[in-house]
Amino acid sequence: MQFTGRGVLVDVEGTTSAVAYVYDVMFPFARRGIEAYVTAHWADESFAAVREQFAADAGHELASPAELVAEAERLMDGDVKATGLKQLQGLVWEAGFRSGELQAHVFADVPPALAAWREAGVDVRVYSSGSIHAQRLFFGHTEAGDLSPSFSGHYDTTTGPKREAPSYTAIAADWSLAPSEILFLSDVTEELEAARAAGMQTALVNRPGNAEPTTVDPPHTAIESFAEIDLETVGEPST
Ligand SMILES: CSCCC(=O)C(=O)COP(=O)(O)O
Ligand SMILES: [Mg+2]
Repeated sequence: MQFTGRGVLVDVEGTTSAVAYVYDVMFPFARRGIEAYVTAHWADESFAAVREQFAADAGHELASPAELVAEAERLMDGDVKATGLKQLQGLVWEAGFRSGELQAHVFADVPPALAAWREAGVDVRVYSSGSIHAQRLFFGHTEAGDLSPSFSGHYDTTTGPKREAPSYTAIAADWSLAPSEILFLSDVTEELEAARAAGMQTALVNRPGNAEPTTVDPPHTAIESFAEIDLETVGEPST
């Protein structure tokens, strides 16, 4: 599959990494640790931002640790990718990644592709519902080692929802690239549609264990491995 561009934007769950790792390992780890974390850190100055984000997401104040934990559990039950929940999950995962209990899964083709793209001068960034803090921990502690130097930028839902085109416009603007110079890789058709509406190139990543993608016309180019991507870089940044 040949693409011409200067940047590659990657989704995480179902794209660089198995859905099962996120759902069967990371989410249960967060669920087990959230109550203790919130209770221990409720009064910390640094936790105020998470409390504010939960309140903004819920549309009302969560006045006690128990209320916030109940809201987090409600969001986790529905797999709601709310910004506050994602920030809290990242904080809980931190201890697991630092102790070695969590080691992020990445598909075998990912590390060599990242290295090859960087070698070719391609700028690679991440856009995930997982918080930027969680993304850094995740790629800093993978089964293939520390992949964090492969990425020169991270975006999460503080930039905008992944299924809305203005999020991709904002990412391209922050990146100082034209959207057409960016290839977005994801397992979720709705995310690819939003990126395509913003002018990005797209490819649908079909990994083992992914849900059946929604069909659209015209379909997105589909790949099973990053090794299928032949990326040609041209010219100087356009913006
Ligand atoms: C960055 S690791 C945590 C991933 C996560 O919490 C999640 O919800 C996955 O969402 P994605 O946008 O990467 O599909
Ligand atoms: Mg995904």
